[in-house]
This record gives sequence, structure tokens and C-alpha cells, in this order.
Amino acid sequence: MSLEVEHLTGGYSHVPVLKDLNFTIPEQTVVGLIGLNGAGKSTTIKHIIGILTPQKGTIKLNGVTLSGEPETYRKSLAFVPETPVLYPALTLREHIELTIMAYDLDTKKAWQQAGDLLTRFRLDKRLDWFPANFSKGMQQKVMIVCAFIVPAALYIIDEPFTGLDPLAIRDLLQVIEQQKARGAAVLMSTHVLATAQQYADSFILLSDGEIRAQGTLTELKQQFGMGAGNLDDIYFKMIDEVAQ
Ligand SMILES: Nc1ncnc2c1ncn2[C@@H]1O[C@H](COP(=O)(O)OP(=O)(O)OP(=O)(O)O)[C@@H](O)[C@H]1O
Repeated sequence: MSLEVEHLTGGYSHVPVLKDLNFTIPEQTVVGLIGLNGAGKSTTIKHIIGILTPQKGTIKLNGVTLSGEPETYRKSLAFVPETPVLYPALTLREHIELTIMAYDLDTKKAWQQAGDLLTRFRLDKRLDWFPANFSKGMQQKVMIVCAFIVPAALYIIDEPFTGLDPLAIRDLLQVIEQQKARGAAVLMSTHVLATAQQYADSFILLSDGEIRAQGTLTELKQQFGMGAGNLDDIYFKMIDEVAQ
């Protein structure tokens, strides 16, 4: 079992945004976190990565909580934020070196993996450049390379498809598939439902800080009483129900 979230209530300065969330992401599973703007997707991610502390409930990664075993928890998790976070004074090579140090990775293996990723994302000739001066999409690729050199149990990717060109999206999806095959769990928050439907094994539908439904596409259709339809149809049905 990779990620287990139980009775998570949380938010900002004691204003609850998330209300009693319960879900698990087993290993070798890609889960799409779906919901309207303001539904609570980023807030959920902030609790899992430890930027916010739960007001109630627990979050366990491979059986470990952040407060119980902070180092083990942090090293089991790699995160690709929606907005790249880069150090202006560091080159791409130094960003990779920093990741290797922060996660205490095997240098040789990490550089091997970095080499593959840099080539895949066409950054291999830019190791001595400063990513702070890259285009937004290229900066996002730097974050992807740094996250995926870590052999994490769980990868969290916030809005992976905005800002990347179609080739980079295809390459990222291939990397996600590889990591899933290795045994990793993946949580991706996205508004791109067609891609989510194609690549995620199951979905969590958030509405106003609550899980409205979760499961595979087939299970969601059953929960919404739909014989046919795609993730878009389910999403709009959820919104219609909330509006009523
Ligand atoms: N720093 C903050 N302080 C207080 N409230 C916040 C903060 N960030 C977000 N919120 C509130 O928390 C709620 C959930 O926001 P969140 O960013 O988690 O939504 P989201 O599902 O990620 O939306 P989007 O699709 O727009 O990224 C919203 O009502 C928002 O106003």
C-alpha cells in the first residue's frame, strides 16, 4: 500500500477546506485528481507533501506519517509543482546535483537516470545553462527531470499537461508509465480530462473540499447512474448535481 489518506480535514489557518477525505493510492496505480477551480486539489496536495498540516485525520506513505518519520516520508515522495520552483543562481547541472544531495541518491545511478530524462526532454545540451532563463515549458521539464531521478514510492504531479508541448506530454506520460511499471504510485491533478481518462487507472472527483466519487471509469459511471459516457460526461453530471 503506498498512500493512505484517512479522515483528512484541513485547510488554511483553521479554515477547513477539505472535509473528511478518505482515499488510497496503491502502488502501480495512476490516480487522477479532478475537480472545478477551488475544489481543493492543490490543498489536498499541500497536505500530502507536508506544506499544510492536517487539522484532523492521517496521511501515511508506505505506512509512515510525516510527523512520525519525516526523513523516510520525504524521501518516498517526489513532487512536480504546477509552477516551476528554480534557483536563479544554479545551473541545470546544479539543480540535479542538489536533488541528488537532498534525497541522498546514489550519484552514478541518479546521473544515469538524469541522462535518459535529459535526452528524452531535449535538455541534454543545456546542463550548464541557468534554467531560471528557460521558457516556462522548459522550466517545467527541469522540474520533471529532478522529480523523476528520485526512485520515489509516490509521484505527485500538479497540472502536468498545461504548458508542455504535445511531444513533452507524450514523453511525460511514457515516464509515468515506466515508473508505474517499477511499482510507483502516481497522483496527478488535472483539468485535461481526455488525457486523464486515457492514462489514469482511477479518479478522485473533488467538489467543494469533499470527495463526491472515486473509482475507475466504470465504477464512476455506476455511481452516477450512467450506462455510457466518458470522464467529461461524469464531470458535468457531478457539477449539475452540485448546482441543484
Ligand atoms: N493560501 C490560501 N489561503 C486561504 N485559502 C486558500 C489558499 N489557497 C487556496 N485557498 C482556498 O482553498 C480552496 C481550495 O483551493 P485549491 O487551490 O485547493 O483549489 P484547486 O482545486 O486546486 O483549484 P484550481 O483548479 O483553481 O487550481 C479555495 O476556496 C481557495 O480559495
